Amino acid sequence: MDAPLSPSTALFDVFLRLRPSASHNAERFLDVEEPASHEYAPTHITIKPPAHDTRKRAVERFAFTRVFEESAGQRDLFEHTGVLPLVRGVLGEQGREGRDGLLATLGVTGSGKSHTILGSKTQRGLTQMTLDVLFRHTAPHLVDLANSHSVFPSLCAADASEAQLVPAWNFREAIYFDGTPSRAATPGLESSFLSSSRRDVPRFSAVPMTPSVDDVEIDVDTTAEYAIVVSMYEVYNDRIFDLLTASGKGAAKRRSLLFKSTEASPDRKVVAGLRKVVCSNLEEALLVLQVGLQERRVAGTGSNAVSSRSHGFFCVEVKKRCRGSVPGPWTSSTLTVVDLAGSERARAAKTAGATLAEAGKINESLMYLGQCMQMQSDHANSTTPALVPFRQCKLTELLFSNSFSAGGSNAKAPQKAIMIVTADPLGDFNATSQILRYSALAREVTVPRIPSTTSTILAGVPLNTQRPPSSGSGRVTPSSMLLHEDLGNALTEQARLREELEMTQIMLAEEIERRRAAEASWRVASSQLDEVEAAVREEVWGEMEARLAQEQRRWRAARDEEIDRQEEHLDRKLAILTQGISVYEDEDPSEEDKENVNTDADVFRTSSGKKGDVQRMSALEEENAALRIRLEALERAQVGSRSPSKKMRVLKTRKWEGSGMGLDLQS
Ligand SMILES: Nc1ncnc2c1ncn2[C@@H]1O[C@H](COP(=O)(O)OP(=O)(O)OP(=O)(O)O)[C@@H](O)[C@H]1O
Repeated sequence: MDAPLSPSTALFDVFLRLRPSASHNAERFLDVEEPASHEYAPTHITIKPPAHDTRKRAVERFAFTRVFEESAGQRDLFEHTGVLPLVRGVLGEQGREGRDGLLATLGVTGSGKSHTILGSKTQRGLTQMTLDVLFRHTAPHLVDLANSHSVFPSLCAADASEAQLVPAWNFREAIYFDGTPSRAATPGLESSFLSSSRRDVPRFSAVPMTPSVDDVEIDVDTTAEYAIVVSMYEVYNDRIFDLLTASGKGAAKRRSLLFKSTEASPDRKVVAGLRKVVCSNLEEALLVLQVGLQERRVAGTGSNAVSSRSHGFFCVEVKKRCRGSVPGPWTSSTLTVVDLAGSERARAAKTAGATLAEAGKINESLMYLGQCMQMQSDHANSTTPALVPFRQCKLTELLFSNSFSAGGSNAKAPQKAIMIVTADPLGDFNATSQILRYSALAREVTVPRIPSTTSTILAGVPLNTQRPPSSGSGRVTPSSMLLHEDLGNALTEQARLREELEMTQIMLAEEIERRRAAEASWRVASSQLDEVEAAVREEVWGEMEARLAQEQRRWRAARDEEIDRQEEHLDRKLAILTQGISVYEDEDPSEEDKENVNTDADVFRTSSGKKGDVQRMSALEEENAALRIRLEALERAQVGSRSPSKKMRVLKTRKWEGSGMGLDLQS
């Protein structure tokens, strides 16, 4: 291995890889500059428009962390792009939690992204080499799922992404053995799993094993035990789909997943609900990778898309915990490998038959990615934090959301990222230059913008002039040279503006479509809201009426009860009174009584009895008068009442009065 990479403060290290071109007739538009004396490898390139390009752009110069020329092999990239430090970071230092890592490729369709990151039929890519190194070094420290009943449940419990974990043997058996596993099947791993694609998954023996990385050494935390969990998903049309869950041609429509904070992961967003496979060796991990890639192809065909129309994510999650009789809690760090969709120029996309929306989505997401990378790289050395606008689309959200430390004492170290830009120096000049502008460390671009360019265009200077204008004498004057330079810049600017216009038109068409859809759903929602409101009003009104009626009934019952109590009391009084009167108004004394009336004893009793009677009579009269007053008061209170029961009571009272039942004792 040669010189180590210079330490970078930027979140992304951006490398450029040039592919050997298949076309030998095309004109080369990209040149690699000789490295400066203090540099080990080239870092700058220049591009110049091909001679046949009528738009005449100026020469542009771009800087990268390092440039790999056509002769660079897969192993060169593995060694010199910083993949190994990324793996070390994920494994974590002794006794410490690891950090997340990201490895991505970006480039025009056919420029060699997949070749670099996933390899070809004869050569391994960076992903396979990374897995090889990872499993070879962690093998003695990996947990043994087959012989420990507690490990798998503890891994499931520690997963913060609501994932469905599957041991690799279940996964493998479902693929190769027609869904009849010999061990206990994992719930949810149905026999029809990936039925459409399993026949096409290559056996391990068919997977290329070169270049070898057997000589590569990395340090592993020997005080810890590890588990390696693999998952795969893709971002298609700004939505996330699991690649390890069946979709096949005959399968039900794929359900998209959410990228969100979960209960177990409130500070960091995760793709929730993925299927994840716990792998114990390289063979198992490569099998999962192949199945995911196959699924990406099958799903792509099913949705009228090809592989390069989605961004593929392969995640290697390294779970780590302290060894011991009572093991520590699991921590988790993820190495994410991203095979980005190929960018295409709008016109090319249209002629290739891709839908406008699809091409627009890819270009849009790559443009946002470029913006984020530039903004982050511009602020890498500044003291002010970079406000990277990563929420603009799902791709940048996935790539950048967890890139910045959330702060706090338990905060995880921010992830490190490597971007490998691939380009064909004899390929499509316009598409490649666009990608280079997005991805290169932009401050290294040398051709300055001329402020007067736009005004030059607006002033109507003929833009197809190729020869520098000359003075009357036929000699080229300094001012005409300047004008010629301006024209060159104007042409560059015009071409750039045209490209931007194309992009803006695509985005505008999409925005209009999105707005129409939003307005339609808003109208539906609005009418639904009206219906719900009317239903709620109706319900509340009915409930209120019922309660009012109930309240009225309760009040009437209480009032009637009170009146009844009063009347009962009155009746009792009247009964007592009537009794008294009937005793003393005995109009038909017996003969025997008459005879005894003149005896002395009787004289005394009669005279003393009459005295007592007079007193009782006057007491009763007083009480009678008081009762009469109360009765009148009650009657007055009842006057307002119209209910038949009240009328009846009034009549009853009058009947009492009319009957002369002792109420009017004077008469
Ligand atoms: N550096 C290289 N050396 C040899 N062959 C290469 C190299 N780069 C790319 N190729 C070959 O070029 C072809 C296209 O490359 P690849 O599929 O990697 O492109 P891509 O950028 O991933 O395209 P897409 O965006 O459409 O997926 C493949 O056959 C691949 O093997």
